[in-house]
Amino acid sequence: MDHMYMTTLSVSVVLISIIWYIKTLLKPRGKSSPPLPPGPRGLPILGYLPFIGNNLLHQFTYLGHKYGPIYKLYLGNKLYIVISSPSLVKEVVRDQDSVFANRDTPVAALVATYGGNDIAWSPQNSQWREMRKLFVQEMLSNKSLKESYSLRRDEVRKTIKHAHTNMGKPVEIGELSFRTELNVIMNMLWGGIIEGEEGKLIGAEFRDIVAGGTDTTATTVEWAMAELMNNPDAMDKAQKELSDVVRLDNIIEESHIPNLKYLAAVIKETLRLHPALPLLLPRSPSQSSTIGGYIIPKNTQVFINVWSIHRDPSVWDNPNEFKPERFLDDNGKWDFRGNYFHYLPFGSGRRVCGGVPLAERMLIYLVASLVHSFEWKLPTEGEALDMSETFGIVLRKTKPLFIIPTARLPDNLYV
Ligand code: HEM
Repeated sequence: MDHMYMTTLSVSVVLISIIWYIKTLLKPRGKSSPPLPPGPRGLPILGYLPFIGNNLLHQFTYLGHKYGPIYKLYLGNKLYIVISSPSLVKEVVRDQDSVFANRDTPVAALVATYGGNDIAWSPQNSQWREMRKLFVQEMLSNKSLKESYSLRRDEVRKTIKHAHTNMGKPVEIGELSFRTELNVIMNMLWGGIIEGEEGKLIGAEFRDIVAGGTDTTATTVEWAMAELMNNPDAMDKAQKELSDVVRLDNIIEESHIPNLKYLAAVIKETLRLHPALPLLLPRSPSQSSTIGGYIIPKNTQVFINVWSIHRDPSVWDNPNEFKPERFLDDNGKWDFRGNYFHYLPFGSGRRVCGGVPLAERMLIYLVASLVHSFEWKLPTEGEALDMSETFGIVLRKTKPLFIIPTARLPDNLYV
């Protein structure tokens, strides 16, 4: 019985494979219709899924080297396109921004966001426009951010006090940053910054912001501290800048930030090597379009491999080296607005990260406060820091960073 069952199953699989290949080969193509991008062949039904391995990001990058800066692959029966060249990125996020500003919400995100009903996963429609406008122009306007400074200050001071209380013991930097950012965002969203009718709108639609904003910021702070621990020269330069600008008899305030040029370069370099969302959030064209001479059918998921663009040796000298100096004296060219398609840690176009004004303030404020307030050492002197990364939408440090603080400032500056 078992034998007969297995034989029937095998024959069926072979037949399905043959029909699938014949259908693919004989598919009629309009004369003028451009082809789909090249890409690896997968198995019938499963597509490339069995070969994707456990590091999607590295596999996507490997396939980019093999098939070029635009390629396709099927995962199950769903078509994905991966893009990894600045000129093709420009076609997507600048030249055809309005077509590619849609999202095709993955099932997991649909569940987590009660039906894709939030800013990040919503398709491009009037509800998204309204939510985004309220978020960017009201909640994160310069005026609101100025008014909410005391909230951020309180949370950062609490964090520094907490680390001071635990001096001599290893501190988990990712966890510490996560808690700080979570409190900041929760207070800003539900702490009365927006009042009246608008305040009532701030509910479920913004919950994802909480998840997206906290994880991304915390993981970036962790990577920045790990890179500084791994590069003592860079740590010395950052601390010297803080001693000059803030002084050792003072604590850092957000007003110091514009003068912290080296620290700003440290954050930019960290986001180059470790972009928190290395494939951005997938775009999906609202109509079939042509990119780089290839057809991208409507509703395909399009990934932009920023991780690979940020390490492209034709753009960056020694791309795998942590060198904040490359961002010094750039006259603001490499900003976070996604205007240069070689550097896109916050994405680009109309779906660019809505939290940039808060993220850039918090990243530098938190890292500068940790570096100014303490000397840090690894639990085991001389230990090589494990810098391996794990990808799961957010690019995390595989081994959480634990480091030990000792005070750098007078005691009265920790209360
Ligand atoms: C290190 C910190 C952060 C990084 C690297 C980051 C990065 C990104 C990226 C790459 C995207 C997708 C952009 C695209 O598709 O082109 C995004 C979307 C978004 N981010 Fe951030 N983000 C950060 C922090 C934050 C924070 C703190 C908030 C809010 C408090 C936030 C709110 C959003 C929102 C609302 C979207 C969706 C925008 C839309 O689809 O219209 N992000 N972020």
